[in-house]
Amino acid sequence: MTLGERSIRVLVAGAAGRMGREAVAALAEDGRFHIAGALVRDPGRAPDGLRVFTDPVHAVEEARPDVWLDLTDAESVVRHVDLAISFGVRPVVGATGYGAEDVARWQKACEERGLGGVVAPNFALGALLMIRFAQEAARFYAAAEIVELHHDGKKDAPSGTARRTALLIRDVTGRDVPIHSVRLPGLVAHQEVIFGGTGETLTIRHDSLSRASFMPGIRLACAKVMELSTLVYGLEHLLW
Ligand SMILES: NC(=O)C1=CN([C@@H]2O[C@H](COP(=O)(O)OP(=O)(O)OC[C@H]3O[C@@H](n4cnc5c(N)ncnc54)[C@H](OP(=O)(O)O)[C@@H]3O)[C@@H](O)[C@H]2O)C=CC1
Ligand SMILES: O=C(O)C1=N[C@H](C(=O)O)C[C@H](O)C1
Repeated sequence: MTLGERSIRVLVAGAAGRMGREAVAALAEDGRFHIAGALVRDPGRAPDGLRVFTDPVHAVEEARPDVWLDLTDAESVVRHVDLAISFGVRPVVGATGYGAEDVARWQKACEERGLGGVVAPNFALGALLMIRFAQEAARFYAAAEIVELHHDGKKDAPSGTARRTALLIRDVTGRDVPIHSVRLPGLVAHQEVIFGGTGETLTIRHDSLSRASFMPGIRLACAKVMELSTLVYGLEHLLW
């Protein structure tokens, strides 16, 4: 999707990270997008060939992005998204670790401005289906627990996906769901929702085996956000 004749200008915050580097490559090979800038902490680690910024205000003022794709971390994402919205730049929030109160504030601010936004705790199709199936199963079981397993470089726990899953199950059952976090080398991103019943269990599991699993969702969010006039929480709002 383009704004008239031109490409969608995306600012990638956290462009030097594991996700940022893959997102830059995935957007760059898609003609709908132009990477207007890369926000990094250390310019020496920025992907080649991009306009590099270390100050978020300069990034917004000079790169003039349509979309702020945030793939930083829990410490930075909240102030970045507040800033982007205040400048009228559409946020696509991939980073995790924010609170429910942050999402509520972003929704209100976007609503007031008629600005599109996407908060996506998980961009992988299978993860969205796992959450949906877990919500359905939750109606039939008295107890559930979540086990989320990630690579040992992940900074936040529990994961954004696990927190979102627990919230959506609570919407259905009114019950809180315990979350267990595992961090180990060799893992990428995995989650099990285990339901316990009478003499049986049901396990719904999703595995992201590589970060390629997140890239179609990132492209979808960066394109569709241009058509929105409110902020949606969960990529599923763009899929079903
Ligand atoms: N929604 C989804 O589907 C997915 C979400 N994620 C989330 O995305 C985020 C990034 O994950 P990942 O790539 O593995 O993490 P990394 O630590 O590899 O990357 C994060 C990058 O952001 C940079 N960064 C942090 N703060 C700033 C800032 N203020 N300005 C500029 N750069 C900054 C870091 O720099 P430095 O290294 O110098 O600190 C680092 O390069 C996490 O929150 C993770 O949970 C991850 C996978 C999928
Ligand atoms: O840090 C990661 O890797 C991931 N983070 C997201 C989360 O916190 O849920 C999404 C996915 O699990 C990968």
